[in-house]
Amino acid sequence: MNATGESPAIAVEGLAKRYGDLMAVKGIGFEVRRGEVFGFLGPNGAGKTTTIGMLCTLVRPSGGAAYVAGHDIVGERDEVRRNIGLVFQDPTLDAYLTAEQNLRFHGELYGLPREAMNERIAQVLRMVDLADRKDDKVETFSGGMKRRLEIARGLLHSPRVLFLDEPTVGLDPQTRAAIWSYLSRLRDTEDITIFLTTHYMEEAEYCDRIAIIDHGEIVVLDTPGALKASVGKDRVQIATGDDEAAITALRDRFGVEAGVHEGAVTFAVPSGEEFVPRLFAELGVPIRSVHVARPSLDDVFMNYTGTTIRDAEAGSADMARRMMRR
Ligand SMILES: Nc1ncnc2c1ncn2[C@@H]1O[C@H](COP(=O)(O)OP(=O)(O)OP(=O)(O)O)[C@@H](O)[C@H]1O
Repeated sequence: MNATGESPAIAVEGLAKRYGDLMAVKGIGFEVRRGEVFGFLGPNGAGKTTTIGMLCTLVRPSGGAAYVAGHDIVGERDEVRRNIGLVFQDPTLDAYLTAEQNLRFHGELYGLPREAMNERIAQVLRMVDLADRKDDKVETFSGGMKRRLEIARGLLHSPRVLFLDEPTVGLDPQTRAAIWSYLSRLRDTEDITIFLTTHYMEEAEYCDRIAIIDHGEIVVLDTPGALKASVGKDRVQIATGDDEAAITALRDRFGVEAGVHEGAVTFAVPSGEEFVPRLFAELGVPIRSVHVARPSLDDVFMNYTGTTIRDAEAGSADMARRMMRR
């Protein structure tokens, strides 16, 4: 129970997973409230899929405990499974069946009453705008349509918690936006909690709260707004005639450490708007353009992990390549 007297949709305490010598998840703890859209944000290999696998009862924890919809993920696996819907990275639809047949098959597995089945199938197909394609075989669907059908299937048995592992990975930006509009709509129409993983910063913005996970640990957890505010600094980028001279002048005259990122001299200051007029007056190096930005989730990630999510992913890809060569 929490302060509002409601038990959380997900409660996690010291949850850990070891694979041989590797601690993939290092004793994490958090709570997800009922009705929340909660995101796990982190680079490839951070431990997101392993965590979601444990919460869904597919991966056995090495330590700690977790409760989903009030049920123990180790001691009450069947109860947990009845109360959750899954949308995973690897598609598991039957391509040679129609959209409706796929849903019906799933509904039967979950023991949905026959009388309720037709109405619920129609309802979930409407939710993801696939009602008019219900009699088409899945093999004729685009990647985005398949993902939408998987979401519909995950919702069919009215789960209390819907788990989505990277729900928009591999989709084009327009389709990704459409998936997010369906997920946002769900929040209004169903009594459901959504737990998802992503490595897209811009998608984390849609979540009520996010946990940033890196190397198997939760680095920080809060609303996207509070996380951005916690960085407390604006990012200023200037294009100059002489970057080296500008960096030296910033250090000597303003005590600000700058570097060149994305082709511009870049630094962080508490209030960009107040700083820019002083910059023009006192830098002593010609400035061609100035760009001031409020902190983004990229800055949050950088602030708490010391790296950008892209660099972290490039690093893990390098590591994977090195492992392959051995
Ligand atoms: N079955 C397994 N056996 C051994 N190691 C594993 C296994 N599953 C995951 N790992 C390792 O655990 C770590 C965390 O992996 P996980 O898949 O949870 O990360 P992730 O954040 O979900 O990344 P991705 O987005 O790439 O799936 C990685 O180092 C991975 O190689």
